[in-house]
Amino acid sequence: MPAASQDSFQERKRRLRASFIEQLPDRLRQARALLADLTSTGRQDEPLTQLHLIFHTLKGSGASFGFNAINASAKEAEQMLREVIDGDRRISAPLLADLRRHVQTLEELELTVDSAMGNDSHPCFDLRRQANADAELTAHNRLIYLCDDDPLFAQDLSEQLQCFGYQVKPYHALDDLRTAVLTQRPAAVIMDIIFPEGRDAGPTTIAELNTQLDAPIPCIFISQRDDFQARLRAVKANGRAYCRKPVKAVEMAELLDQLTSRGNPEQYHILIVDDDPDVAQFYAMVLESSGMVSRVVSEPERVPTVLEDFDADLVLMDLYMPHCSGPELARVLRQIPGYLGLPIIYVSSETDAQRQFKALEVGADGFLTKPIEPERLVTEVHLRAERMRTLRSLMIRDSLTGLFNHNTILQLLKVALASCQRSDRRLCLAMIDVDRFKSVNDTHGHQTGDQVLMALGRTLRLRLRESDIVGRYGGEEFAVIMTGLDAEQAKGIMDALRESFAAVTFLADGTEFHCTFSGGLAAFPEYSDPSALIEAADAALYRAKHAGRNCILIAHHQDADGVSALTHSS
Ligand SMILES: Nc1nc2c(ncn2[C@@H]2O[C@H](COP(=O)(O)OP(=O)(O)OP(=O)(O)O)[C@@H](O)[C@H]2O)c(=O)[nH]1
Repeated sequence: MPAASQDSFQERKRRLRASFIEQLPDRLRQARALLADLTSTGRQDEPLTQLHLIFHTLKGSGASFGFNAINASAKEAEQMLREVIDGDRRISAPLLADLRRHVQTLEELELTVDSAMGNDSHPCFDLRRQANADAELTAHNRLIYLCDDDPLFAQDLSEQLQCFGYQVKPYHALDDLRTAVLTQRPAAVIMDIIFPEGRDAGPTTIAELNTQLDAPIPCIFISQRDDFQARLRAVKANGRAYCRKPVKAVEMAELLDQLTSRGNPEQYHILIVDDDPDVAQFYAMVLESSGMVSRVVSEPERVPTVLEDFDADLVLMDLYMPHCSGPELARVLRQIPGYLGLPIIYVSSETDAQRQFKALEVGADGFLTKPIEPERLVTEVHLRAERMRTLRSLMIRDSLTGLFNHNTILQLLKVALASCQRSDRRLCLAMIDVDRFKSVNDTHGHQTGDQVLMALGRTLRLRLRESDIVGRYGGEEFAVIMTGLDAEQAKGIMDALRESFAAVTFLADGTEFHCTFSGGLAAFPEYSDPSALIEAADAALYRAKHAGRNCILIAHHQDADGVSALTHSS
């Protein structure tokens, strides 16, 4: 962790601990008042529940902020109250005396907590550092070395990868590669497995090289071999991917994109629900210091509204909260269709397995028991959020291109349009379609056709802004949603993309060919609902095809007659 952020982490943590200490007298006063209300006769549900909540919070926060004596005393008192609440809810005179003793102990501890301020032993850490290591090394460097003992293959694949923006240097001798890596470190190496030096010479060379480098070199292995031993050798040499030959340039480019990713690793969004704002802020701080984005909510009733804006990968939830418990909130969320699969993890000092199990029954996904070390919190949250992203991605993305699928793009169009209507912003929808794609399939085969679609998907994804939404609408048709631009500006962007795509040289069976696409654009506010936008963009695309293809046309209401005339004359 850089010194500056480490300082601010410690500083923020110090402030949260201070806030906990500041609130301690108030909490204990409340506990005293509740104890005074309690008598040893009759059932007293409300004060019992409130008192239990206070001890429970003191137990959890005490542990989180490293005040072990507070945690221990509150824990005992909480346990006593738990037994009463689970039993006949009548409190005996000796028990009442015990609870008073605990409050007194806590009051005495309150006077000493200041000196405990320095006893925080939670380690500082930064998981981002590892995740960013390769990205940092490669941020300005798209140089790739490709090593294969077949010089023609190496030359050919290198040239194809140039089309995807990589500077690829081919090598066919292991010694030459070794010297090159030690002289100038590339962003990644693509390495064959079998060489004249041996059946595993590729991974052996990379493993040796890694021992001489500060950080292992990101490596993709390629081979005709598909046996377990070859794959194992590749993994042991820190291989990040393994591709069977024949290698497709587009797929290799995708892997290189992932390996040499220039952007930040995707940040997970975590919603923290805890009625104790200090504890919630503490978790937020821990998660943020490891590169996640968090949002804190103290009132459970606000959670559904906050989730509408904050696209959470996971909800971290307190178990005991006044008015609405964690399990009740989990149940509410599970009854909202969009949140059926949203991971919910409780964080609580509840250690009773039976009660944990009951809380999980309502559809939550896990339980983290307080006190939780920051490093463990980050690891647990990271793992679950990552899994959620993977599952969600399978549901919403097209498997060939990795772009949003048809249903998702329709959904996203609705959401983007509603947001632009609210904020009075412009929106453009472009429908684009590969020209004469049938003949690509007929001439070069379906697999080559797939490569063209993948290449177009990749061009759209990498060349458009992060805020633009790109999807595969179906077959060889793609949809792009751009906000904050008028139709002319969007046409300028799509035209530039169209020209770069036309310049890509595809190779199939030794034959080179090029592809183009046509596009239709429709803009909000001229078209003001999703189906009108789609229909108009589609009609403009149709006109573009009839106008000779390889062009982008903008839809206007006055064109409607022209479009229908074309439709009828075709
Ligand atoms: N390889 C491949 N082909 C696909 C896929 N989806 C649709 N196609 C093919 O795309 C072709 C589309 O052909 P047409 O609709 O006749 O249009 P076109 O040949 O592109 O001609 P224009 O659109 O008029 O320029 C059909 O042959 C489909 O089989 C896919 O996922 N992969």
